[in-house]
Parts: sequence; structure tokens; C-alpha cells
Amino acid sequence: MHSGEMSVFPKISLKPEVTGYLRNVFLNKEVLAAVGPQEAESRFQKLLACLSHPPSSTCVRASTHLAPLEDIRLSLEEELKKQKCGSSAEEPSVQIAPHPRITDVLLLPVDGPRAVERLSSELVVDAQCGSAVLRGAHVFAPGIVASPKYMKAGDMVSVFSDLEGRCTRGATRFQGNKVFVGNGVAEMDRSAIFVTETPARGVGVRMVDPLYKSPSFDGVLPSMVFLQNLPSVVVGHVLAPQPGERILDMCAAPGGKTCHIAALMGDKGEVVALDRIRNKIDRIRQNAQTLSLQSIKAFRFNSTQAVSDEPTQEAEGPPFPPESFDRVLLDAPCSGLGQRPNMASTWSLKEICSYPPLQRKLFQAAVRLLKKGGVLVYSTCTVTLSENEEQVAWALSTFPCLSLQPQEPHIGSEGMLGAGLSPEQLRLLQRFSPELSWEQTDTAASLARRADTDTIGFFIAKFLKT
Ligand SMILES: C[S@@+](CC[C@H](N)C(=O)[O-])C[C@H]1O[C@@H](n2cnc3c(N)ncnc32)[C@H](O)[C@@H]1O
Repeated sequence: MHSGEMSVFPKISLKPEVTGYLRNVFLNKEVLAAVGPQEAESRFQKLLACLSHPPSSTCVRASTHLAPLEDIRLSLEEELKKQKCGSSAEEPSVQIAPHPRITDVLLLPVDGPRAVERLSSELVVDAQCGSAVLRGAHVFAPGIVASPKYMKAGDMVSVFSDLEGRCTRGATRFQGNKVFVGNGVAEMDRSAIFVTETPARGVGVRMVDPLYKSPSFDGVLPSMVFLQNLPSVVVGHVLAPQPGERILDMCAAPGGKTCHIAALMGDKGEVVALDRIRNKIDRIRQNAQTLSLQSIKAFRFNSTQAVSDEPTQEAEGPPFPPESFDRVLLDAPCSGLGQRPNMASTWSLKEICSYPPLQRKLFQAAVRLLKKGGVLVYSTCTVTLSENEEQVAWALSTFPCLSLQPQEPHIGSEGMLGAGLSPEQLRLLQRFSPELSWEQTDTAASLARRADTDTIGFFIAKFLKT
């Protein structure tokens, strides 16, 4: 990718109070003392720029509990070739590379931004759908908010993402803040999308000329590959569950990490998955079934209350007595500010600041549920200090039984300055910081190198309870 092309989209749009807050985080005293005001400001601006763009590679986790990685890689290549047969242009086949260090990861380059011409017919999708399209998805009908008045199946349309959620559902045009994400062919008439009693389902527009091209994984080898951001796969390896152990995943839905944990254990042992939201529990069960994993037990439960000193009647479900688990994963609910691409967030500062207290309640339960000698992994997909390094500092001072542990693999950067942690402690943390490599003109960098650095923003800490 060329540096000139890096910023096709404007920087992420946030409420001014949120931008101000984040700026104070990235230009905090410790950072300023270490790198100076110019570098700190530059990192912050790069963060805002890279968040609105998709990462330059796609990561899939392969079901190496079912087949060898190379077999899965070859099958995937075959499947993606078939996808190509439908498209007109003679293109080279997709390059799929195993990750050099992570034994169950396959990487695919994203081709973009590409030069795509806009058409006069405009279709508008909501921001969530727009982000999915930028990561290789087709447009699903529920994401469509506006379409040309006389749109028929088979028509070519230009697809735009409605950044601020301002477009009225069922509109025929939209003049507000939108960005172009590529061209596609409508699979449905307009009436099938908006004039129906039951909401339309399935693919509404098949993307044929997306701004960022990456294979669509919808329905592709569902038992063999699972789309997952690289840092999320790293979490499973850092937790390092062993066959036969009893593991707790406290905030588990939709179960990406739960399934990875069970797979790493060769499906031997028990993985208890909790989530507060009932219909999300079905997603965990579906994913476990698709990936042929039997060792996962999913329950709807508020994990802040998952520990109980009273002996319970129910043998296997929550709440659990203290010291019930060999390892605990707390993939905490968070402000999600590391997600990419994210062009606009309407969140208030109050919403963002509501997470640390909840994370601490969950953390307290996690520590109690963990056996002595057990491992606790805490992770978030956000970039604030208050949800990451400051939580680690709080945990270390609140629970003398906890000590920070080295992580394997460690491919992100170290923890960020600003929470009073020592250099040794920061080195034990893993922060994926896409802003640190953003706009490098290094077009020749290998796929793996780009995949390791051009990620979503993410944070991982590993503790041992003694
Ligand atoms: C970051 S997501 C988890 C993603 C998941 N670990 C994965 O890899 O697929 C956080 C989850 O925490 C759940 N959650 C929030 N508060 C909770 C609570 N008090 N108890 C249990 N789950 C909670 C949310 O419903 C959400 O599904």
C-alpha cells in the first residue's frame, strides 16, 4: 500500500469530549516525558486516521483440532478459487499464508484501496454494514437503509455507508455524511427490502467491485475456518489452556475465544462459557457445534455474580464455589475504541467511562474463581488507559496474590506509559497499537509483518495467582 493512498477516509469522527479525553490519554505526562509532544501528537493523529480504515490483512483461525493447517490452507485456496470463477476479470489467485509463529492462523492480504468508479445509482447501508463490507462482506438486506426508487434485482449500484445513522429507513436518496465503499449487484428488488411484512434476510447486494477487496467467508468451509482478528487469536495462546483442565470464559459471546480455547485443549476438559445476554448464548452453542466442539458448556449468567460461597444444588452451572477453575479468561466488555474500521462513534464520554467499574467487578469475581497457581488473562479491544494499564495497576495493588506473567506469543507492542507501571511491568503487557506503524511507506513489508502491526487496537495482560 502506498502512503499517499493510506487515508482514503477522514479520521474517525468522535464527540469532541471523547476526542479531548483520548488526546489527554495519548499525550499524558509519562508519554510526553518519554517521546516529546510532537511524537505524542503524531501518534494520536495516526490513531484517529487508522481507526477509520480497515486493516491490510484478513486473519482466519483454522480448525487445527480437525485437520492439519496445510490441508486447511489448500482447501481454502480451492474454495476461494471457486468464488473467483464467478467474477469477470482474470485475476491472480488469492495468496494465503500460514502465520510464521501462530500455528493455527492463516493470513490473506486485503487489496485496497482500489480505484473504483462511482455509479449514478446509490444505495445506502448503516455504518455497521459498511464496516463489514470494508472487511470483505456482501451487503445483507437488514443493513440497507436507502436504495434507488426503481431498483431491481440485477441492477448495479454504488454502496455508501451512512456514518452518523442519519438516513431514514426506506429513503430513495441520502445527502448526509456518507462514504463510498464499492459497487455491487442488487440481489433483490427494492420492494423485497422495504415493502415486506417480515424483514428481508440474506444478501441484498453482492459486492463485485469493493473499495477494499478481501474474500467473503460467508458459508466458506464453516467448520474449518473462523474469521477472527489476530490479537483475539493471540489471547487463546496466551491463556495456554491444557487438555483436561477446567476453564472459565466469563464474557464469552459469540464464542470466538471460547471455541479457540476448546480447540487448543483438543476438546478434552471443560470450557464454561458465560454471557449476560440470552440470545447470545445460542450463538456460542452454534459456533461450538459448527466447529465440532463438545467440551463447551454455555450459560446465561451475570459474571459479576458468578462466585458463591454457598454450596449450590446444580452440579455444573453457575454460580461456582471459589477456586473452581484452572484458568480464567476475562475478555471484558469495553468501550471498543480499537475496532477497525470505525468511521464514527456517537458515544458520550459518560458511556466510555462506564466500563472500568464493571471491569473491576468482573475482575474481582475472576480472581476468586481462579485456583491457586491458576492463570488469569484480561483482554479488551480498546485503547484507553483506564480500561487497560490502569486496570492492571489497580489489580496488582488490590490482589497481592497476583503477579504479571510473560506472554507467548508476544507480537504486539508493550503497555502504554501513563499508569505508573514500571518498565518491566510494561514489557509484560501486550498492546496492539496500529498507530505505531501507520503510514509507513513500507510497501514491501511481508504479509505477516503487516498482519502483526496493522491490527485492531487491543490489550492483553496475563496474571498468575499464587
Ligand atoms: C468483548 S465481548 C466478548 C467477545 C468474546 N469473548 C469472543 O471472543 O467472541 C464482551 C461480552 O461480555 C458480555 N457481558 C457484558 N457484561 C457481562 C456480565 N456482567 N456478565 C457476563 N457477560 C457480560 C457482553 O454481552 C458481550 O458479549
